[in-house]
Amino acid sequence: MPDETLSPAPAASVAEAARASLADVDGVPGAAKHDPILVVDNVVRRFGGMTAVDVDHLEVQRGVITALIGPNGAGKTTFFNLITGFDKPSSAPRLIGGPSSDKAAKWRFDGRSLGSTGAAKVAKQGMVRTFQLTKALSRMTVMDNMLLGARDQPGENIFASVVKPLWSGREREITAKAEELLRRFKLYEKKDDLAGSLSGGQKKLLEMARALMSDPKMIMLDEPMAGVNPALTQSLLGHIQSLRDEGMTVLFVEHDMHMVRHISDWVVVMAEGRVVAEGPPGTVMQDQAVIDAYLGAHHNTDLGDDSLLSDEVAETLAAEIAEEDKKLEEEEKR
Ligand SMILES: Nc1ncnc2c1ncn2[C@@H]1O[C@H](COP(=O)(O)OP(=O)(O)OP(=O)(O)O)[C@@H](O)[C@H]1O
Repeated sequence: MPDETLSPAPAASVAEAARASLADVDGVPGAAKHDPILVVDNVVRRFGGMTAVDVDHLEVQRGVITALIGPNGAGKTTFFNLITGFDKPSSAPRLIGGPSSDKAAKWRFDGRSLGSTGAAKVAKQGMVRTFQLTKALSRMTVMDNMLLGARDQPGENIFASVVKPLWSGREREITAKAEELLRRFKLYEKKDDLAGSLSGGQKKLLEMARALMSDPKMIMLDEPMAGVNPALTQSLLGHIQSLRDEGMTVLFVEHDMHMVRHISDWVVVMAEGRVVAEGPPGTVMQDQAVIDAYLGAHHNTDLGDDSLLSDEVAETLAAEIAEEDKKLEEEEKR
């Protein structure tokens, strides 16, 4: 019998096992997962009298792609901000004169409590979110954006910054890593261009590549498909799936339901701040709570019914991709 302790299973089969483990998870809000990397309890955020987020319990399975969906204003971005340390939960209500509430917000990432941890430390623990290119980042080169994403940059450490050889070695290492990622995301040729000059899809690739500079265990993508033309859609999806196949956990917010159906292993649905449903993509979209949440918000939402992905749509997409490819080829020739 082979000794399995000698050679660890390849990442792809670990990812497959993680996906398979979802098969017997109950499709109910707050369902327990077999190996959750993130466990969130009692996270509430109020703005004035309005409750933007009120999540009792949520577990995110390690090594799979989880989509966080919900109508506009459901609280998805606020929830991302809270768990990545960019915002703080509102304190739990306390009965006057009574004991402090046992409903205090708490969340654990990879076994560590992250309750009151700031954003930089959360990133160091391995939970990293992508950011849209702000104006300031747009005026920097693609490579400088990548260097900003590096963990333990030379300038951060006073000791390292005065010991030049150490500094240089580390800098070379970081630059090499940035170059490798830029090649992987087909942005290497653009490394000296201003980030603001990239196409919408290339910006999304850069946001993802930048987040990977810190070797995260979990990457959180905020609307990765927004503003991406069909030519890059397939490539973006492929990158997200290969991150998962390499063992990374992916959590993403997305409005495009076809994409959600296409790449996610598990879907969590928020409405009015709460988790109202979760389950595999094929079944969750038929959940009455989900239909109600979307219909209540806006009547024309396309929930990504597979029948809508008709041959006609697929052909149009293929034609658009071919046209974009042709344009890119022509640009390259010039
Ligand atoms: N800083 C803030 N001050 C006041 N209200 C806010 C603030 N941030 C968010 N909100 C409100 O909280 C609610 C949840 O917003 P959030 O942006 O988290 O929703 P979302 O699900 O990400 O929406 P979308 O899909 O449209 O991006 C909304 O009603 C929003 O107006």
